Amino acid sequence: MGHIVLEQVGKSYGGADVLTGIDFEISEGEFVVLVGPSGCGKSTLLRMIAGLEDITHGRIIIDGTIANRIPAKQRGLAMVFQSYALYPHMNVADNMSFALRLARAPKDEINAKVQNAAAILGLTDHLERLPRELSGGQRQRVAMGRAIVRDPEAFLFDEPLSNLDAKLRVHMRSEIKKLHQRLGKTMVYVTHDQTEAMTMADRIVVLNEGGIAQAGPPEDLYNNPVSLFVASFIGSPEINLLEAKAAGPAAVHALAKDGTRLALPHALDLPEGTPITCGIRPQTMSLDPKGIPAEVTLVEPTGEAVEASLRLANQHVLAVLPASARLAPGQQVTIGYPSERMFVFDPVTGARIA
Ligand SMILES: Nc1ncnc2c1ncn2[C@@H]1O[C@H](COP(=O)(O)OP(=O)(O)OP(=O)(O)O)[C@@H](O)[C@H]1O
Repeated sequence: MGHIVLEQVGKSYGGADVLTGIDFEISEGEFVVLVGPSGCGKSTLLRMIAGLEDITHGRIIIDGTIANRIPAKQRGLAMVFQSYALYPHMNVADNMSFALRLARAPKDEINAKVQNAAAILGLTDHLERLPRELSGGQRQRVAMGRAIVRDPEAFLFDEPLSNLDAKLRVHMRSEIKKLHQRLGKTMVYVTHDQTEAMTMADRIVVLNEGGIAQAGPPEDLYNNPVSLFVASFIGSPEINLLEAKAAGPAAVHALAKDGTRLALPHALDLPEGTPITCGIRPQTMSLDPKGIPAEVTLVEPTGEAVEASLRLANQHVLAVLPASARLAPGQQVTIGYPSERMFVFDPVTGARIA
């Protein structure tokens, strides 16, 4: 259970469309991450699944039942919020058991479920503490514990890690992933952080301007983006975009603004001179004696690698290169990339040119 289908789902506020025509199916046990820029409608979509927001158009079907009119409490889903939403005057055990007590579940059952969730989350020694006596990460765990004890068909997470510092965020990311592996339950997770999406998701749904820009496994979105938007949104550091022009239908190269030849993955069926945008990921660039001349402008070591800012074809690009290269600003280098890893886009529509 935990099979969720969205059919032509839309949402308007006072006549303004926030989401339109969302078609998507979430399989039982899948970890789906909804990602996109601020205001694209991620939280709204999650809240519609949860039943906390009316659905203006379309249908949401949960485990074979149309859920549009089913109240949140009866959907068998548990939501974990960014704010944790813990009761400040209740200790950890009472916070976790609140929904079960409200539903008048037997005491023994409640105790067993709280103990089980506390053991999973490493909270066994903190059950008597109040939320203010916990760290941010522990509070986040209590919020997850409260969801676990309800034994939901699916977990819905709304930016659950945003209030934590960077190190703890990375730690909790793997905790949530482990929780998913352990429970095997459907999880739908909202974030604006593409790294969170890449590391946690079975499947990522990239939302933009009220619609699905692309949906698929993380590696598909990274290696095969359908648009400039997705290519730029997924991947860190961000993909390099070089302005260029097509060199005619037979050419397997394009010409950058300054005339530099850029090897293409394939010939383009475009008239000579048609403007294109070439996308090259920083990680695919390398030092190559036969490559394109470039000048190093800035070197930022990250440990094993350096992020080198370069002036290449009279444009700014970033390359992730081995730290052993010992680069310095002002140095002249030559940069190569595997042509099959370059993406070509229409600069006007942003669509990928196949
Ligand atoms: N109750 C409301 N009334 C009117 N407009 C709303 C309401 N709630 C959300 N919106 C609008 O809907 C759009 C989507 O909001 P939503 O919170 O879903 O975005 P989001 O992608 O989760 O953004 P963020 O990452 O900033 O949280 C925004 O433009 C927002 O202003």
